[in-house]
Amino acid sequence: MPSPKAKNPSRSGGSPVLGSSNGRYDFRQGSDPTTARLRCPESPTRRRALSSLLAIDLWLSKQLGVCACEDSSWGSVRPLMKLIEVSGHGIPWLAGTAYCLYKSDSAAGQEVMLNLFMGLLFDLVLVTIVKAVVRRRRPAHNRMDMFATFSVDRYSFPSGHATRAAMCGRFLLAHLVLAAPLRVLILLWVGLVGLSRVLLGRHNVTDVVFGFWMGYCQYNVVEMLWLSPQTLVILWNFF
Ligand SMILES: CC(C)=CCC/C(C)=C/COP(=O)(O)O
Repeated sequence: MPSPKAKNPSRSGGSPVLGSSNGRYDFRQGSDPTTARLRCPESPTRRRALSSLLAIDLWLSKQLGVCACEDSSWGSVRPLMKLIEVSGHGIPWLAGTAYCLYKSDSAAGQEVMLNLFMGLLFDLVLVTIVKAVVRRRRPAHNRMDMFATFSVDRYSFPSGHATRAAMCGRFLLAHLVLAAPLRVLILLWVGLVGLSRVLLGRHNVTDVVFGFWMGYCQYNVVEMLWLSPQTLVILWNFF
């Protein structure tokens, strides 16, 4: 059983996922720093179950990382995945929402855009905090060539793209009057953003799944703390 303190064999040229040097996947605990930190010493059964789940997560994520670089098995799809990555990036969403807020000539439109903008800021702050606390490394096969990242974006859990896509997807479906095909397109975009994170090798599957759940819950908070026009006037006068 490899000691959790031993250098992670996967970093020393062993199997890119779980450390065995002969390419077989070693599903024993301790192969991933997250496993070592999340270990529950008082419950060997829970510890084994958690380690197995994390080991399967690492293995599945490695299998799905088919666009991690140009010479990967699906390397030709990488440019499309990178385009989807940009569509879920924080900067285009913040800039686009700010532009719509500025151009909006109705109080209702300004109210919706301002609440979306505040939701995007809330998402950024929350993801930054969780990443800084969990400090899970990105998959070993990830090639970190994302544009405009924060220092915490070297960490993998949760996927900021997944939280943003889930939150914005819910927001658009709830606040925009859209024909059914457009609603389906939004749901498709949310799924593709999450899938692209794993295909590009940016994240493990659990990073994205938790990110979707977190973004879904973030929207509930946006609704609970919805800024009404009256609140906006008070805030505007205050500032
Ligand atoms: C610089 C701004 C405004 C946002 C950072 C967007 C970003 C790079 C998030 C990381 O997303 P993943 O955690 O899915 O890789």
